[in-house]
Amino acid sequence: MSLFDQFKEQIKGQNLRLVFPEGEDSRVLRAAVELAAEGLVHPIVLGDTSAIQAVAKERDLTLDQIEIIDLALVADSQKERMAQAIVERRNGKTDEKTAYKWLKDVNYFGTMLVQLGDADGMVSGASHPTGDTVRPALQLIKTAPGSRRISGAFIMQKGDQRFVFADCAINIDIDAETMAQIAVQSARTAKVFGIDPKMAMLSFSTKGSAKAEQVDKVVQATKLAKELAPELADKIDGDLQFDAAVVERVAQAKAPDSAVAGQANVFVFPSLEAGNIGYKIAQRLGGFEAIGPILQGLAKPVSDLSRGASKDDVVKVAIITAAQALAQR
Ligand SMILES: CC(C)(COP(=O)(O)OP(=O)(O)OC[C@H]1O[C@@H](n2cnc3c(N)ncnc32)[C@H](O)[C@@H]1OP(=O)(O)O)[C@@H](O)C(=O)NCCC(=O)NCCS
Ligand SMILES: CC(=O)OP(=O)(O)O
Repeated sequence: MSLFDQFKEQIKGQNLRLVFPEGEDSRVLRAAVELAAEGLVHPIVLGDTSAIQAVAKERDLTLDQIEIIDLALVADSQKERMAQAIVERRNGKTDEKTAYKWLKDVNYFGTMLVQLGDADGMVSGASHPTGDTVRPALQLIKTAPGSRRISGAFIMQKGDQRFVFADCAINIDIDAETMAQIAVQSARTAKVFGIDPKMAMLSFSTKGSAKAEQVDKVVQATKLAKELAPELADKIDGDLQFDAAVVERVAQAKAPDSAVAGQANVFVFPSLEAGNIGYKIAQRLGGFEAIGPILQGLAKPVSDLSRGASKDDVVKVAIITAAQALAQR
């Protein structure tokens, strides 16, 4: 059974409520309708009833299988409850006026449904850039205990090859400590996807072949990651170049003593430039399917889509988000 079939089996019939803030986007609507028709999740779509009705009709779906919230029609009492909750959660950083303004934005509204427990998770970002999608979650849901920063990983797969790439989505300029945390978060993600993690801390240098402060950062991050997760210590290595990380012959030449080089399956990038460009090269030129970004380290599941996502990508990310929500129940 494929990994996705296993996730589907786990979430089916669990009535997991996922909010889809982008009800104006046809890919999102078709995905929400498909997920409801297959009984995988109970979608809460923010948008206009007639558009959703039209798509639901194509699948002979009645609207009690999909909840629709038209922001223009939300009762004042509900808005007040949500605005108060925002002010409380922000603890002096956001006033009531701003809270009401935020609630007009579908991503803030959807995030608050999750924060208040009215939804189990959120999937957005098909038509919003990452910053606008995840900022409400950073401000309102915040990080899970033990995580100082969130990060975004992709599962990259082609045939029976499956890798984790991170951080490809969130932290623009990372220090050694953040890179170490991303490695540990990514190891957890790898295990969820059936990968026994071997983590390469990537650089343009292998084992000190180049001297630069960017290399020192990766060496330090490798040391910190081993300290953060001693049980993974012999499965993390860096600084490694990508070829040394994946190609056995190159590993023999560049890092013959490494237990990870040549066999790495989790790639931790030293900056968002490298991570985001790297995953898109593997996807668009390498023919890998890119599943994600899967947000790591948030207290409740919120997933950001790439704006290049197809309807099927939305379905897959929703299935992962529902599985994360189920694991937290
Ligand atoms: C994620 C991102 C939007 C946050 O930026 P921002 O909103 O300017 O962040 P700010 O520094 O103003 O912080 C806003 C809040 O989020 C928190 N935050 C920011 N980055 C965080 C992170 N990685 N983990 C946890 N919390 C974070 C801050 O602590 C702050 O919380 P506070 O308001 O309670 O004090 C920004 O880092 C970004 O744009 N990243 C790149 C996204 C992108 O384009 N990726 C490529 C496509 S996927
Ligand atoms: C993850 C990512 O790169 O998202 P987008 O393509 O929407 O910028």
